Amino acid sequence: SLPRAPWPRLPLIGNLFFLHHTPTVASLTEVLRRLHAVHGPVVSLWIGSKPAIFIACHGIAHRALVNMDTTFAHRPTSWYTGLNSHGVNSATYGSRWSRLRRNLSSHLAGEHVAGVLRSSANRLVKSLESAAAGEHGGDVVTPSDTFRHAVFGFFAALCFGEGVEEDKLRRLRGLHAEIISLIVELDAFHLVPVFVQVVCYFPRWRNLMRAQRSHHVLVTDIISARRRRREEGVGCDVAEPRCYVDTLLGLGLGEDEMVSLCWEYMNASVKTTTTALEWIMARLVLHQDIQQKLRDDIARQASSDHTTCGERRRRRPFVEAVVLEALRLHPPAHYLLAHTTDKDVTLDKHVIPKGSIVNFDVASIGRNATLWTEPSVFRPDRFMEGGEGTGVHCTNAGCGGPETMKMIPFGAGRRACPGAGVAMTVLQSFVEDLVRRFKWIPVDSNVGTDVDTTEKQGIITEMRVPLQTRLVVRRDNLLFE
Ligand code: HEM
Repeated sequence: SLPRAPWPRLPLIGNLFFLHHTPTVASLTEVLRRLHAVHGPVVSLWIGSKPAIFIACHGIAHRALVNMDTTFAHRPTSWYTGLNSHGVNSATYGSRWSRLRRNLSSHLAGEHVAGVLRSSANRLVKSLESAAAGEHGGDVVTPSDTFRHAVFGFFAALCFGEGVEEDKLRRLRGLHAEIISLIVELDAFHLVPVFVQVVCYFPRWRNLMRAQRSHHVLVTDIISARRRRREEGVGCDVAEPRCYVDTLLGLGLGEDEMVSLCWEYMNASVKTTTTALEWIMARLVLHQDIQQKLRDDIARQASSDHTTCGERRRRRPFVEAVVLEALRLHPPAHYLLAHTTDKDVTLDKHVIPKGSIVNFDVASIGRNATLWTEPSVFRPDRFMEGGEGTGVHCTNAGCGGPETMKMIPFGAGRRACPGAGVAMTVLQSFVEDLVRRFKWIPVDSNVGTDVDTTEKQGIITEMRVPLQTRLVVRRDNLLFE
């Protein structure tokens, strides 16, 4: 039997419209929480004439994504995929997907990432220093735009190489912001039938097409410039390492495919990572004790690093714990990308018909009170040795059994995020520098009262009110100099 689905339901229309008057991603979350409370961790909705099954239990998610990984590694087809049409994410599970995914993963695992990261972190610190450099220090700043700029700059350098003109990058950033804001929310979970999308959203579609065309022209231009540099022999030496576009040129892909893959790269990485960074820093403003503990820990570790000069940077367990705890409590994506199956399967006691949409409730799993003690409390110590988060993997979730899948901010199994490792590295590195360089203080001296942790639900769940903080540059930190 199918998982429980609420009635009534109409052919072609489904039942989402009966559950909420505005069926957006935001309202879907609300509807699903209500349904899970009544029907348990596996529920289904009807999106038009397709069943959509939502799973909010880590054990069942583990059985689907890890034990039956190849069965659930498929993505539902969509009549419109826009700029994503040739991406890894929309690729049918098979040889093309595997080739593109391997290429992306090996590019992200390259040695060059560390160098680009260092210069991006330095730029981020410099921009915040000038934003905070009021007469008396401790000016109030809203850092989200600076975070976005730094994260965009980092991934753009990895994607297109370091030599792209500032003006082109600025235009690209503007187009990305415009396209993302235009992307029809309703399409994200294939929530409503096609005709409703077209009728209700026609003016938005027109603007979206125009912005996508401009994006295509600009990215093609950047790729052509890179191709010319390679042909002239510039940028092929160790001094300027291979960027993602170089690897794509090496695969002999067409223009549309390359533009789509570059869009996916930037789209998948920037908003997710920026949102995670903002949540982490918001938590550190709220929890001054944890911020100080982190700073002390970094200083202690840094002094031991100095004694082992020349070695690679050591792991910083507490920075990692802070990042993991923030991703558990505030995963940027509250749901994975939609999965589907290539055959009818039985999962738990439910039948999942071939072709149905299957998704997993990331936020509910990370905040489940049967898996985590006091799940709504921000407590990075859970991830320190011996804590309840020991053994939980983010970048390889589920490999060691369901217990290692108590949070899945990057998904699990075959389709898990290939950027998870890089995202974790960027977040740890940025957070470390931001805490070493600045004190992050609540705007109101009455600690913790003025950081609003209300969520703005969407495909990516951001802070409803962007973080505001008093930023004090730390001049006393000699270890950093
Ligand atoms: C904090 C940062 C990030 C978060 C929270 C995140 C989260 C996710 C999630 C939840 C999925 C869906 C997994 C599934 O459907 O099972 C995903 C897929 C994906 N992510 Fe990320 N991601 C992040 C950063 C990145 C970065 C840095 C890149 C690449 C530069 C990237 C590229 C992708 C791609 C290509 C897919 C599709 C994989 C496939 O279908 O095989 N992501 N990500």
